[in-house]
Amino acid sequence: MSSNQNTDLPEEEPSQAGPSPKAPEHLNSSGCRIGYSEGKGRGVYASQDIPAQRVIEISPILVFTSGEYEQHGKHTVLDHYTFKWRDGRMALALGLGSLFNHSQAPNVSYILDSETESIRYMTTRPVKRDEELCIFYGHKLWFDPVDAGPPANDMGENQEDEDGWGGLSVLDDECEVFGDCIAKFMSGDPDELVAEEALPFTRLKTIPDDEDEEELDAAERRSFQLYRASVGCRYSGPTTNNYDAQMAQTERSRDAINVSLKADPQTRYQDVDPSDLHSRLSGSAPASRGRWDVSTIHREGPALGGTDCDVAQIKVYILAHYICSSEEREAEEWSKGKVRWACEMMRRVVQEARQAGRQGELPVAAYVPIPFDEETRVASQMLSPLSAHDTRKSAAHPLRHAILNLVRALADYRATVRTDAGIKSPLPQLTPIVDDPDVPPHTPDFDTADMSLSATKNGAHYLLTSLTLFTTHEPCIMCSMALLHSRVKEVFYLIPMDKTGGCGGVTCVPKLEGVNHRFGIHKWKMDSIWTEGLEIDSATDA
Ligand SMILES: C[S@@+](CC[C@H](N)C(=O)[O-])C[C@H]1O[C@@H](n2cnc3c(N)ncnc32)[C@H](O)[C@@H]1O
Repeated sequence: MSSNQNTDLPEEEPSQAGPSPKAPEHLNSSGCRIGYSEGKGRGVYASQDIPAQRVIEISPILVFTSGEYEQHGKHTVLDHYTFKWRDGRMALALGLGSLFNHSQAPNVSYILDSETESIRYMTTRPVKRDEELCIFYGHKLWFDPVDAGPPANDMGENQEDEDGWGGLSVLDDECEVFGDCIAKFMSGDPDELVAEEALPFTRLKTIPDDEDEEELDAAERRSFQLYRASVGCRYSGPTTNNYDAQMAQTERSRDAINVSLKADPQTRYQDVDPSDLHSRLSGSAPASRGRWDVSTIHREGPALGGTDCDVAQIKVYILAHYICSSEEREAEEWSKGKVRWACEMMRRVVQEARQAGRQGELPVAAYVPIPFDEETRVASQMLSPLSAHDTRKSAAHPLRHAILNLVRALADYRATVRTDAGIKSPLPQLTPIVDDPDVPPHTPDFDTADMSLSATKNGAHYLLTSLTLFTTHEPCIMCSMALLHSRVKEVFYLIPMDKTGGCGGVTCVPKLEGVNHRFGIHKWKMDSIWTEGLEIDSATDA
């Protein structure tokens, strides 16, 4: 398990080989139990449905000094269970910690907490009852994994410097700071709200001070046109000023409502009575000042377009933007669970960038996770996270910025995704990470082939509508513009680029007068260890 695998002694089979004995009746307070996993020995299973971002196990550790381990531990079965702690020491997780099996698509992440000498395990997505809970050991395994599914990211074969739990030692360095940052949010109620000043990021203001009620009214009118033209397809057409609209990521956004449709011979779209939609939506608007900007509608029912237009009733799922004032938007609340999610996603993008750096690329990466809220997950059809890194060096192409690569990958993903068949990405260097091949639990039953056709016809398949993007470096002006065009919901970045940045560095693109979309900008508060290995010339566009 460690990178200190003994090479002098003959390899012994791990203890789980042979017929499986009866699993002990061990059940921890989070609903994890021990079970047997075909070909893997014992494993940890969910005995009930567990939501995302829940701490499911805190394992105290037993620490071996490096001398002890070299002389004794590594010559025993412990070598399959221990992993690198700090200062060359090795740790054995007690409790359920040592029984998590490996998966290429893990549903559990963990952090090492040196203060309490323990490891905290946390779900990264909702887990169903009786599902196995797995972590990711690293890229160089010492056994043939049972789930030889898609790799956990695009790091592929080039993992010379990682070795089983040694892969975790990369995390270990990061966790020293990531852990301290994340530790604050790891315990306690995931629904507990986090005070603004305690958030691990700063929110930048992207709405000009003089944006007033009058403009909101104008936005409302445009948003009506928007949804009149977008039922049943992804919107990309006429501009709409949605003021970096706060997503309605609550129960309201997945309302299934019935609307009357009639064929519109002039266009491919259906004509919808806006008052019908609006009255239903405005009834659930949280504040009178707010406006609903319906940007994505997923339908359920017969195909739209062509001769099928004269459908009388159709069920649609609406992903709505709530157009709000700056005060309202700034008041968006963050729960502990959501902060944990953001920390984990930021950690992933940092890992991706470091890996790119080790491969000789610029250490710049971007990552679009599966949305935190289930409603947005369902409505956005984002069934798998996507990551990309800068490939300017290997491609000898000046435009291969991480974000442009990601937008391109997302466009292809949008155009090819089939909700019933998992993910597809035609770009080999941008293999998506499959966090959860079975999600989302409430996928609307729309016709995916028809959707992709609509997407291609509309040019809408590049849109980042409702999605959050994490990136290591402040996007350059070109990438900020691409994000704006893609209608990203919000961007988190770690390293400000004072000489080239388009999100506050040189200028703030989403704040410019006349732009047709505004997105949220969050500057991560961490520096030094988070940013280690991510150094690029300050004059470089990221
Ligand atoms: C930390 S232990 C996990 C618990 C172990 N299954 C047991 O019964 O004690 C690591 C060992 O589990 C097995 N294992 C873990 N994940 C596996 C996978 N995906 N496929 C096959 N074997 C796996 C390997 O034998 C590995 O050495």
